[in-house]
Amino acid sequence: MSLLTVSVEGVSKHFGKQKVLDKINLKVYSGEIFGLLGPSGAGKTTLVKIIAGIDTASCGKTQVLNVAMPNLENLKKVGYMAQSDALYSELTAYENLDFFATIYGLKGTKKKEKIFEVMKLVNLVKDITKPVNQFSGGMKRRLSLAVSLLHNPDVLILDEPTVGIDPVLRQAIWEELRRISESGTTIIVTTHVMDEAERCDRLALLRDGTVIATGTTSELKKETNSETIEEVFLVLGGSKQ
Ligand SMILES: Nc1ncnc2c1ncn2[C@@H]1O[C@H](COP(=O)(O)OP(=O)(O)OP(=O)(O)O)[C@@H](O)[C@H]1O
Repeated sequence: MSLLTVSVEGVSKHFGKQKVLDKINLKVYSGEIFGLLGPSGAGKTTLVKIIAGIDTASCGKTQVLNVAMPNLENLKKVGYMAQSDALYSELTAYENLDFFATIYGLKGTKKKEKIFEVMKLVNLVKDITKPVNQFSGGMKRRLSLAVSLLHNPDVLILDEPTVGIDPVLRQAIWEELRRISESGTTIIVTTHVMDEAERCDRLALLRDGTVIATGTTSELKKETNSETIEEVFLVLGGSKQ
């Protein structure tokens, strides 16, 4: 039996009068790739920010690795890739990675090796000395992904990691995510792309701040007598993507 890595219990979030998340319950186990699938505005980003400990819920309980979030110590164990790239555009890719690696406590040869390892993964080694302001949107996404992988986090949270990335590289990144999860890292990924949802071990379908279903893709298809995840969404009353 896998260990419970992330537990979300009765989490709600309000922005002023708007209720963005409404009593969310989720459990994610170690080594899973867990997908949060939902249309734009469903609350995916808000939820992953709360799980990552960079935002707080209005009520409810969120635990990561048995510790209530937000928690400073846990930030070292959690990798988070935001939807908008948090990069220093005037610095080169290498300088960006060097900066974040230093924050994570990497030093010397180990740091250098790790930087090249993650850059290889996202296929950016030849661009390593380019300033980020000369990068395309897809290249920035890949560099952000590389940053989130620098410190071998126990839990990796990725908010729409493959937006703007071409299909060949998208495939390579998903293969890499699978390899990372097989090494024991728990991955939570938000997406509104159906074929990406199919690659997750389990999914939660979000609509208007509520979880409308949770399960493996085959469970969800079986329960709703559907052929595809898109159909599952339609049967359950989610809006078409
Ligand atoms: N800081 C904020 N202040 C006010 N409203 C916000 C804030 N952040 C998010 N919202 C609102 O919360 C709702 C959910 O947003 P969220 O970004 O979590 O959705 P999402 O499912 O990630 O959408 P997308 O796929 O477009 O990124 C939206 O209506 C959004 O306008």
